[in-house]
Amino acid sequence: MKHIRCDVAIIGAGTAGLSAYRAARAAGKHAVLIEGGPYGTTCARVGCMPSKLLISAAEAAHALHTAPAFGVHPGAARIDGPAVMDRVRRERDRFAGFVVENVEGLPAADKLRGYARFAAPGRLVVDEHTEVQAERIVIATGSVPVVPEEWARAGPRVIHSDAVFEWTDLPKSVAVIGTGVIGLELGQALHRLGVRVALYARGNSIAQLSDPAVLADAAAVLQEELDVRFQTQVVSVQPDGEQLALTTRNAAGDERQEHYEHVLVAIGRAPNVQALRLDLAGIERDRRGIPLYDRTTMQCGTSPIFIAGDANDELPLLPEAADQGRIAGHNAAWYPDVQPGLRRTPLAIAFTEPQIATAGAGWRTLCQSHHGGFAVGTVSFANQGRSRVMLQNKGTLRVYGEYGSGRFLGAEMAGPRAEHIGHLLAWAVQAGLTVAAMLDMPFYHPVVEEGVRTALRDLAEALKHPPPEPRQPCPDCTPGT
Ligand SMILES: Cc1cc2nc3c(=O)[nH]c(=O)nc-3n(C[C@H](O)[C@H](O)[C@H](O)COP(=O)(O)OP(=O)(O)OC[C@H]3O[C@@H](n4cnc5c(N)ncnc54)[C@H](O)[C@@H]3O)c2cc1C
Ligand SMILES: NC(=O)c1ccc[n+]([C@@H]2O[C@H](COP(=O)([O-])OP(=O)(O)OC[C@H]3O[C@@H](n4cnc5c(N)ncnc54)[C@H](O)[C@@H]3O)[C@@H](O)[C@H]2O)c1
Repeated sequence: MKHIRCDVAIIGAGTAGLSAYRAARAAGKHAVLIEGGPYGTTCARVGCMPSKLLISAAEAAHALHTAPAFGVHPGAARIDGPAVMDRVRRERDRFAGFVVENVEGLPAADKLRGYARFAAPGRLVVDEHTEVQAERIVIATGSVPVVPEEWARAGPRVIHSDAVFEWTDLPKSVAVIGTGVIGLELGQALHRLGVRVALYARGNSIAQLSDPAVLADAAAVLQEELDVRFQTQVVSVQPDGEQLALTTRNAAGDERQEHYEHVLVAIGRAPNVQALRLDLAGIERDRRGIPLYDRTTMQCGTSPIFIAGDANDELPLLPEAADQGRIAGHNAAWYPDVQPGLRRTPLAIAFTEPQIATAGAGWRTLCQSHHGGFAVGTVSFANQGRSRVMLQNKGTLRVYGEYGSGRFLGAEMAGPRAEHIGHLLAWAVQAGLTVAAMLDMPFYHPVVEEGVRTALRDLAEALKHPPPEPRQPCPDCTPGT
């Protein structure tokens, strides 16, 4: 066994790990980046980038489908599956290639290949070939898709999102289990590319939404286009020749068996901490085995161990991994002088159509923090001018404000241009703007943002009428999982 020493050992060379490495190096420390899997990051290899490439192909196909409504008749569309998947993989490889190049450019002494686990506090063993003695450690091991064992037993046609980006052609049919972000983004894209798709939700949830009004509208809009089966449980997945037989049970108790080429399991991702032997790390963990940590410093207790990115399961998103990694790496370098880093206003976007965005505090969070003491403004995009012009007049935006202070708290939205409106609203929250100050801002014409103004005006009106004390408890804010 080889023995090495370093100031900061970073487990995982994904977005969070690379960010931590750069921060530790910038502080003048000797940092070692340990990676067991392929370089390139989850985001570039099998996450954000290939999924958006697939969605862009689907948007091109969908534009042809909607063109006749504008009086434009493009003729019969032909989707060339191998060409679609070739572009997805080619562009994906290009994005991931830049990251790999970057890692390859790092000094050899700063990189270690293999899977790390704790042997003792401050001591890691990497694939049984190297022991690393590190004064400080950053855990940045990402997350892994959850695939129940009883479904996986049906064989290789039961897949998770990684497999989609290795396809060389589009399949004929896919059952998508889960209506979270991955299920909806990939399910809708595949449907638009001509694949027979059905989505199965055990409850009524849609991506990251929690506001019942936005959820209900988003569900209705998505169901106009997609075969979404809410409140439907998977009973079994069985191999059947070249297909899979999927048996499901709906809320009425009716069982149904259907056949698909693949079952795409998209029921969430779990923090990748199980094989780390954290029981030997000398830190406190929650009942799922995830280290307890401070979200402003990323420090686990008072130890010299820090955790960043999907591994801590706080907000498993790329910008969060980058920010958390930077804070963790910086604080690991300066330990024990650990300082709070910049944690930005939460922002999450699902690249579905309608797009889904949540900014600042969402409905569920406010139900807990404000106990019915927040005002709501609403706009439906059904009659919003610019949205109608573009034939994208679907969805709802709900904005939240605080009685008394008039402070803008957050928003949930499913509707046109949500990726941009989400940013606008998250920036307003982070800037601490009041609803009145937001209404003083410029609004052009005709733009989707005029819909935001309508919602803000509605919110400003609601803020004038605080409910009498004591306030009513919040209505049910957990409309199903
Ligand atoms: C299909 C999909 C689409 C997504 N789309 C978006 C999007 O549009 N926008 C967005 O913001 N986010 C998106 N995400 C989420 C985003 O990709 C993740 O939040 C982000 O990549 C997490 O980065 P990370 O550094 O925490 O983990 P990773 O990039 O996964 O890095 C963890 C690394 O640790 C390594 N590792 C694990 N265990 C060990 C060990 N014991 N020893 C050594 N190395 C180890 C792994 O091999 C891996 O390389 C998407 C995710 C998926 C799956
Ligand atoms: N655009 C983006 O930012 C983007 C895109 C893709 C993924 N991501 C990240 O990846 C993470 C994982 O995505 P995901 O969609 O896998 O997870 P998710 O947590 O978003 O959704 C999982 C869904 O599966 C359902 N579910 C859970 N267990 C189930 C079961 N046994 N049977 C049926 N349904 C079940 C849940 O109710 C939920 O609707 C997301 O939380 C997100 O942070 C982000």
